[in-house]
Amino acid sequence: MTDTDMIQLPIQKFLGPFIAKKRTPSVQKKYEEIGGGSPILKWTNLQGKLMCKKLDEISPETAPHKHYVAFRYVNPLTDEALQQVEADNVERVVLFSQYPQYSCATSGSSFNAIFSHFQNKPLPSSIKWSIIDRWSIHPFLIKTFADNIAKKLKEFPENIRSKVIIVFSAHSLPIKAVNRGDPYPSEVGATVQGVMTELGYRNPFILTWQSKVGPVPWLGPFTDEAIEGYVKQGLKNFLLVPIAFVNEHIETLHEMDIEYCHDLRKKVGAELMHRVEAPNDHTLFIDALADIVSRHLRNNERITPKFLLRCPHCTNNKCYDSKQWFQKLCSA
Ligand SMILES: C=CC1=C(C)c2cc3[nH]c(cc4nc(cc5[nH]c(cc1n2)c(C)c5CCC(=O)O)C(CCC(=O)O)=C4C)c(C)c3C=C
Ligand code: FES
Ligand SMILES: [Fe+2]
Repeated sequence: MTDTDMIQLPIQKFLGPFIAKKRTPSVQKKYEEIGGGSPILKWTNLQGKLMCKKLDEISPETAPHKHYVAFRYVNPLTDEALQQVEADNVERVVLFSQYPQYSCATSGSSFNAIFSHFQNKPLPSSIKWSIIDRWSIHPFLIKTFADNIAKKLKEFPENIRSKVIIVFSAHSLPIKAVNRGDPYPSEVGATVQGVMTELGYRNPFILTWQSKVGPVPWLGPFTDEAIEGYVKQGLKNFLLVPIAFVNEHIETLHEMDIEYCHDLRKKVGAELMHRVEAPNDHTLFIDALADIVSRHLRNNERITPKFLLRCPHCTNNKCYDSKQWFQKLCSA
């Protein structure tokens, strides 16, 4: 809540820590209820390991491959990961955002953190660097979601299956970020359309937004309110899809499974509500990660024009400095 690349609050120095402290007991309880912590590191490491194994097979000319995990707020932090990369004397680094859809609050904040790590150091140009910043409509990502949805739809009785509303739910953004021109809402929309194209538009569907934090206005419709609205319209069967998360963590295991599929379903009088699993270690998803990286390496891609384009209303100087720096880094 103090990361100004992620969220901008009035009197953030005070309000940020205040909101974080106030949330801590309830958030701790939620992590307790999903097994005492987030499984996100376990999943990310497994995805990295499986991706590298696949890469060694399909791209032997760039082998051996090794993954590093760089988190933004908990260990392994970005600084530690980069120190490890340098200590390992690697030749080639691909900075691969694990958010399929780019937001300045998420991927952007992480790229800015990489820039900050090197800001007062010489350009690390003994290593060849490049960036994969977004991949919202990669065909295997789309197929992973479509396959998981098709499987989960089978858990609904046949007579109602085609009427089940597919609720694609993504983490929301503050409205201020949306109006600044953050690309995330449209990229999430692109993933949704890709998945529905793959499924032949067989079911009714909606894109909704979850996990609002703090006092500022956020992008809606909110997932819980949308479900409640449909129940009021007499529509009662739902399949939730975590469309902007690549693995399980508090937002899927607690918010979607406990707060929506269990508590909200009962509260609003919905009938069946299931949740599609996140991509996790789905074979098609691992194929997606490996395909994205191998094509990137084969085509000698370094940095995209879209990455270098700031939001039209960006006022964050760090975005400017960071993008200038990455342009230099990725042409060295
Ligand atoms: C996938 C996209 C995500 C966006 C966009 C996003 C925006 C965003 N998040 C916060 C504040 C918090 N996020 C928290 C957890 C969390 N957020 C994402 C992803 C996105 N966040 C994930 C995958 C997770 C779960 C991590 C895990 O459990 O391992 C939290 C902590 C939990 C909580 O307090 O509820 C906070 C806080 C803001 C302000 C924001 C704004 C753009
Ligand atoms: S906020 Fe989007 S580029 Fe700065
Ligand atoms: Fe978040």
